[in-house]
Amino acid sequence: MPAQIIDGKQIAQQIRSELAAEVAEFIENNAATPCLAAVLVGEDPASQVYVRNKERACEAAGMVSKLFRLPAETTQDELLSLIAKLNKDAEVHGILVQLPLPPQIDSERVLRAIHPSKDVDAFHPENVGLMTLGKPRFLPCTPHGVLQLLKRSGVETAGKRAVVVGRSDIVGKPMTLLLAQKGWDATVTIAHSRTTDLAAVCREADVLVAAVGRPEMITGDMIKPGAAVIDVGINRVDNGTPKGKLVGDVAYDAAAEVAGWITPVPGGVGPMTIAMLLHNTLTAAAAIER
Ligand SMILES: Nc1nc(=O)c2c([nH]1)NC[C@@H]1CN(c3ccc(C(=O)N[C@@H](CCC(=O)O)C(=O)O)cc3)C=[N+]21
Repeated sequence: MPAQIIDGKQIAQQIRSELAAEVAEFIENNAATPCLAAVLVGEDPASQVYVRNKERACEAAGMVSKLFRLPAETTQDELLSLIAKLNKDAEVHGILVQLPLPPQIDSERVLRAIHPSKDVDAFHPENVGLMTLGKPRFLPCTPHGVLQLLKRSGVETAGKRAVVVGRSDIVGKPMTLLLAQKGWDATVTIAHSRTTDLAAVCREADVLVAAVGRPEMITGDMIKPGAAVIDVGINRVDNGTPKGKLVGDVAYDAAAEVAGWITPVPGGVGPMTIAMLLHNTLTAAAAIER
């Protein structure tokens, strides 16, 4: 039996409509509208698309979105002073600085400058720490999106083996911790580029999360029959067309013949990341306006 396709676009839409109702209620009960400030430095085409999608999603949910576009030559001090201004701005509830930043800017320094109560990406060390302790203020958007995909598709994680491939600060590390936490209760392995016999490790997974950024590196033979396969990768590969083609970290067609559930790329985890960003913006607004 072929895998059940987990439709991230549809699940994200469902979450966004739930959020829109909560936003409307928030606006009725408070003299404020949830507001996200997005900061984009430079002209990277993919970043422009993502930021525009975030803005549109905000507005569709009834929130305010403010975009700050800075030139690629922006200095670190200029960016830090914009962040200081947004930290103080009572109308702004969430701040997102789109990554990657140009090379003259120290990203770590910038992410630490965002006030933790407005850090809707949950990248600030204080928010990473709170999440690690199981007392999150915000959950990081992509791992949270993955958990929602699993839950809303009826994939059981409790007592199951999960393997996360990739150890990034943004996806792999938090994903591993969250899957192991109370409520999700998986037994989790974190695999990476130095893992010996990655295929054998992956084949143990009832839930396999691929977050490495290598096109189609997870092949069909690496998947346990019936597993839930969540593909976080978004890789643009050359297919002869000017725009190229988006593929995940999973070789989709072969994986779909073995897996029990699978997320497509596009239309899987990507749209969920944006939905969870809106969720965090509403949470930030509720905490600040209270
Ligand atoms: N501070 C910060 N926070 C982020 O959350 C952040 C970031 N920087 N920098 C870049 C990455 C990437 N990211 C995506 C969000 C949505 C889609 C998405 O909606 N993708 C669509 C397709 C989009 C397309 O066609 O290119 C999909 O998968 O269906 C993709 C990627 C957020 N990021």
